[in-house]
Amino acid sequence: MKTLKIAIQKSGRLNEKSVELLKNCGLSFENYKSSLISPVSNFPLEILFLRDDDIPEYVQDGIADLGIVGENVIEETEVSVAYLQRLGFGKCSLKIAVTNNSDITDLSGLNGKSIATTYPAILSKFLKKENIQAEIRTISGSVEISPGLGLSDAICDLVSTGGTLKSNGLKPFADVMSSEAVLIGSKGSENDELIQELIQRIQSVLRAKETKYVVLNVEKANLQGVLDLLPGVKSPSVLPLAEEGWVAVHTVIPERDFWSRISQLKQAGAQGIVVMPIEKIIL
Ligand SMILES: Nc1ncnc2c1ncn2[C@@H]1O[C@H](COP(=O)(O)OP(=O)(O)OP(=O)(O)O)[C@@H](O)[C@H]1O
Ligand SMILES: O=P(O)(O)OC[C@H]1O[C@H](OP(=O)(O)OP(=O)(O)O)[C@H](O)[C@@H]1O
Ligand SMILES: [Mg+2]
Repeated sequence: MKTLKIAIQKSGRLNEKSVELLKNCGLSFENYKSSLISPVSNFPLEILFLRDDDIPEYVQDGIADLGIVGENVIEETEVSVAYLQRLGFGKCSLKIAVTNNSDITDLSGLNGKSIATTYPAILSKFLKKENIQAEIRTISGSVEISPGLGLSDAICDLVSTGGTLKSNGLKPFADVMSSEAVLIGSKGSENDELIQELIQRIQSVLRAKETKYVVLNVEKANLQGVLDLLPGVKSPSVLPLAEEGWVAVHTVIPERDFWSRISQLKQAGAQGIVVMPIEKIIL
């Protein structure tokens, strides 16, 4: 039987979440910091631990069948790969920023200026599209200090909380792209049976993460009002309680509007609400 290879980041922002996702998919492997390749004992898969910059090309060239990497790195390396699944972590935006006291206030103000970045390919495409003539200074890190050192007039770098910009006296003013971690494969790999199995496992974990399992008690007289507020994978389960006139309702609720739903349920007569995390949802 063939063994797949998946490339994930060795260390850095995406490492921990990538390892956690694969472990939650029921894959059993050692995660020693020193090993660059780790076999999975209960699935025909090997995990390659790489610098994230190398992942898109390894996947494009078929050295790895799959990879987990930020969209920003895929765009920058300009490879041709298949996007198999968005993974919902590593969310950030590539933004152009200037110093707080800069006289550059809009995109056209960048004409004739210099911009430091570790993303020259993406930035160059963006500037071309916006018809801006600016000099791109490619550096390999700590981009945020370059305006302060007089190395550039502006920067183009990843932003999430905005804390790094702020602490370096910078303010963002243009969004170049938004990004999150994605599962990629070589073109056509989505038709491979083993890869499909892995994608299904990943999707069941992501679905579970977005939802909570809820059990609540309600008097029969208030049941319909509570049911009207609830979705469920198919529909909620209603079970009789030992106490006459009461039922227990079991259902799943999306994480995103969790708190507003819970207060609506309480108002509708729900009591003893128990909320549990879900491991997987297989449809
Ligand atoms: N502040 C952030 N918040 C959320 N996600 C981020 C943030 N910064 C970067 N990312 C995402 O995480 C990815 C990895 O970031 P990291 O800083 O670990 O990269 P790196 O230093 O290039 O790592 P490597 O050593 O593997 O080359 C980025 O390419 C981006 O997709
Ligand atoms: O908006 P914030 O939440 O402050 O995040 C932004 C910072 O995060 C990234 O760097 P990272 O911390 O991953 O370090 P690196 O430069 O070593 O990759 C990015 O390059 C920014 O510097
Ligand atoms: Mg990198």
